[in-house]
Amino acid sequence: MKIALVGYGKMGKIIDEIAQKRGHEVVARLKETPTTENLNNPDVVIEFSLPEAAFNNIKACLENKIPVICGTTGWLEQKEEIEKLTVENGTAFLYGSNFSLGVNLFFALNEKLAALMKNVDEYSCQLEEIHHIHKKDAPSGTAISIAEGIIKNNSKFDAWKLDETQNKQLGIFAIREDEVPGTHSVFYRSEVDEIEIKHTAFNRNGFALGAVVAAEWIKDKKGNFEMKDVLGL
Ligand SMILES: NC(=O)C1=CN([C@@H]2O[C@H](COP(=O)(O)OP(=O)(O)OC[C@H]3O[C@@H](n4cnc5c(N)ncnc54)[C@H](OP(=O)(O)O)[C@@H]3O)[C@@H](O)[C@H]2O)C=CC1
Ligand SMILES: O=C(O)C1=N[C@H](C(=O)O)C[C@H](O)C1
Repeated sequence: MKIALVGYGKMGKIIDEIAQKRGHEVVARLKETPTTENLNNPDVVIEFSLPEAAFNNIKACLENKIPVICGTTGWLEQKEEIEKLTVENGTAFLYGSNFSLGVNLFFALNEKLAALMKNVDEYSCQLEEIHHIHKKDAPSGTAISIAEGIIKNNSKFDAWKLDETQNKQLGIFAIREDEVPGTHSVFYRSEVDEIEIKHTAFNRNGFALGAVVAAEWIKDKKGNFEMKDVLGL
């Protein structure tokens, strides 16, 4: 199929390589707002740009009735507006904070553990994410998804807070270090022990492969979706 890449940085370049290896034609590699012309008539757009650029990028694609796979994080306050645009334009949209199979399995494990812990008062809970020094947003979109999974399944928590744990607010501690691709941990600590669940990305290949698989899946769909719809989780 024909894929247009919107955002051509660390992720865009790896997605380009994997998409071509899977037999797709990459028809655009954009570092600017997409238009009818520069998109070059793709079947699907894969968008990995910047928090401040994502909304306009996605909006332009949806208004051209082109399905979008979005991996850009740090823009979610505008997501509802995008989901309305998807329906108005009769096309498809899928946002994933993290497209790797491993993290999506981690999301499911995290929710089950959160539900188990809701009746156990001996343990406190906090999250930690570690990323490379170039990352523009904090906390990571993945960490926000993990926190939302805990809040949904454990009524001890009703919100998350960056770098601080307070009452019913779950603390997400963000660390920026070297070229770390992405490490996420959930800690449950008591006075006598600690339970940790952890996902460590060794490189960006898992993210990129997941995004291309999602693009293959969404091609003839209509509506708003999540990566768990693609993976059947
Ligand atoms: N969902 C997931 O699985 C993953 C999500 N991410 C997220 O993806 C995003 C991108 O990450 P990464 O590739 O590392 O970031 P980079 O900074 O490496 O790449 C961003 C790219 O966007 C380009 N850009 C800048 N402005 C615009 C614009 N207005 N329209 C289109 N493109 C533009 C940049 O161009 P220029 O170089 O000229 O600035 C650059 O090519 C981040 O939000 C990150 O959190 C990352 C990994 C996995
Ligand atoms: O910026 C990154 O690199 C990553 N960002 C995503 C996020 O914000 O969760 C996904 C992954 O952790 C890598």
